[in-house]
Amino acid sequence: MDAPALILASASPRRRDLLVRLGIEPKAIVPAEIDETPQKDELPRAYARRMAHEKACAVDETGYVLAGDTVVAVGRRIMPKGEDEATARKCLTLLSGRRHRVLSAIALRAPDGTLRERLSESVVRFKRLSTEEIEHYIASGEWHGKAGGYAIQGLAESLIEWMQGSHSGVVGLPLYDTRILLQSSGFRLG
Ligand SMILES: Cc1cn([C@H]2C[C@H](O)[C@@H](COP(=O)(O)OP(=O)(O)OP(=O)(O)O)O2)c(=O)[nH]c1=O
Repeated sequence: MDAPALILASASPRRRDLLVRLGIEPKAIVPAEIDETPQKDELPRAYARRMAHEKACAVDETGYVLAGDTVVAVGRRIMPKGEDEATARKCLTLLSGRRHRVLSAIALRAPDGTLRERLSESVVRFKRLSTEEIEHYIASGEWHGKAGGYAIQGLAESLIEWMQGSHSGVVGLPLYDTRILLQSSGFRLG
């Protein structure tokens, strides 16, 4: 019997690469087009879950549809994505020398329409960053499109003193949770 098809509802090449580490090559990559504006007073966990859920539902495909959403949070505050240098600089200035949370929600829609979700939560602490370190990081461009204006999988890891949780979750697809989600939805892993 053929393995069931898995559609990855994400434009993130990191999510695809992480999925491949589970031995799964998505049959198709179909990024979900949704409004990613947080609601008024929406808390980071609720926001990440809602985004993953909406992305999984927005894709009009049959088979298993997997979506994810990664949010960097300082307390109750949702940090923006690194859209431009000024935003990334603001994020790094705020994250400097303090702990923050990285929430990675995943949602899986099974062929029968059942939707299951999981949330991975990690804590990351940057060293106290000097202006030079921030500017050097900004010049790398690695912050572009990344939640909280940094990417742990690149240069930023050398500025991170400590982390607790799921490294793959911070990068965008928590592998432990993804495996559990796929198994509990009846997806046959190799
Ligand atoms: C914190 C952090 C985030 N990120 C990335 C993961 C996500 O791709 C991105 C957060 O934005 P997301 O909205 O989660 O994902 P996306 O817009 O890249 O893709 P899609 O919505 O189509 O699935 O930030 C890293 O790559 N490294 C990190 O260390």
